[in-house]
Amino acid sequence: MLKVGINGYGTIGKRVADAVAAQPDMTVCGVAKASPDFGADGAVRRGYPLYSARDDRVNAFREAGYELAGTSDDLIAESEVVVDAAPGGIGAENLPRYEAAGVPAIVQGKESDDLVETSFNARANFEDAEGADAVRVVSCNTTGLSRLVAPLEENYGVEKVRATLVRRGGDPDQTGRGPINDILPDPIAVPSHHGPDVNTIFPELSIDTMGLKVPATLMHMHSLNIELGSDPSSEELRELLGGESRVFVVGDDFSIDGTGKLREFARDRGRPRGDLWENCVWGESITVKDSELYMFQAIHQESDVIPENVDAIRAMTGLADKEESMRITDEALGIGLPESRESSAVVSPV
Ligand SMILES: NC(=O)C1=CN([C@@H]2O[C@H](COP(=O)(O)OP(=O)(O)OC[C@H]3O[C@@H](n4cnc5c(N)ncnc54)[C@H](O)[C@@H]3O)[C@@H](O)[C@H]2O)C=CC1
Ligand SMILES: O=C(OP(=O)(O)O)[C@H](O)COP(=O)(O)O
Repeated sequence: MLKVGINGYGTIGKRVADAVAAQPDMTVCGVAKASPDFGADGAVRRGYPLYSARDDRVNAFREAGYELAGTSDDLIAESEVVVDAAPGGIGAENLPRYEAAGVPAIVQGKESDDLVETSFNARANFEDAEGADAVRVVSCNTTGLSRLVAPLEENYGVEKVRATLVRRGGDPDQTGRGPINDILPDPIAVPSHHGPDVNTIFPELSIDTMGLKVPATLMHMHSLNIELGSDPSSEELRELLGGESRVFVVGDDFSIDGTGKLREFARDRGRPRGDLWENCVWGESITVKDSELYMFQAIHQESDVIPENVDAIRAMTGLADKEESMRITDEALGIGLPESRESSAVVSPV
């Protein structure tokens, strides 16, 4: 069992820890947090050894009654791979520490691509991370876009992507974020950082993105126009995307009209924290006219990068190749949602 340490146990870190714990070939050897808040309580309840992310916070944990396994230096020494899910910018500060300890490390979307050997999306470029010591899992929005571009590029070629990203203002627990009553072009400058970020995965792709922020916390929403290299039918496109394990084509018969119902659907399915690891594409929106694809997809920012972190661990350590890794990850987490009620498996009531 590969020993994985999680440095930074917030929105992303706690989900990565649970996903690693669910895999048959890896185990969580500890998690590091900066504050002794409810998240620390959750880690202890799940049985993860708890470390203080910062030396100057050790007393704060002790005073709050937590028994620490050590500081993040101890966690790094204990780990065969570290997933760094600290706030943006801190991963960059931590990378030299992982390198000095000789421990391969994964950082998250806010860190710069220049700091790592490769940016990563399992569907698109798993092989680039094989044997690497420092890898960056791209942000939630970039993950969602990369998962779409990969099959389109393979099957039809992509001439140009134009994406408008309606971004959630903050995660549900980020009480200080906004806007509260506004719609912000964010960033105002065009293109937004998302297009160049997708180019860290697809260097040759022609893509322009525009971003907005809205008073919502549940998910992001993408409005997409993609010029293809050939002219498939809308039905063919729908079938292609339906065949992707990390794309959920939302069928018409579910009557899901927005992100609120999507998250409720996930909770009804018994998904942990109501997570949706898949891109959620409205089947009815998939429209091809004169080689141009139009569609809407929602992205659950808190969870779509989680399976990607698990696959990055396998790529870096050689635990499995792409197909095998994605299959194991999907199976362990229960990824893959049927498009329609007819194809849903019959399950006993929870
Ligand atoms: N929340 C989101 O929607 C997404 C976030 N990301 C990326 O994931 C990374 C982490 O983001 P979140 O999980 O949202 O942040 P968060 O603020 O929810 O969690 C950060 C965690 O790091 C801990 N921490 C603080 N200082 C630390 C230090 N010096 N060393 C280690 N840990 C420290 C905090 O105690 C907290 O547990 C960022 O790069 C972000 O861009 C990527 C995709 C989506
Ligand atoms: O990386 C993200 O979004 P982004 O791709 O829109 O920058 C995550 O949703 C977190 O970003 P944020 O917390 O700065 O909004």
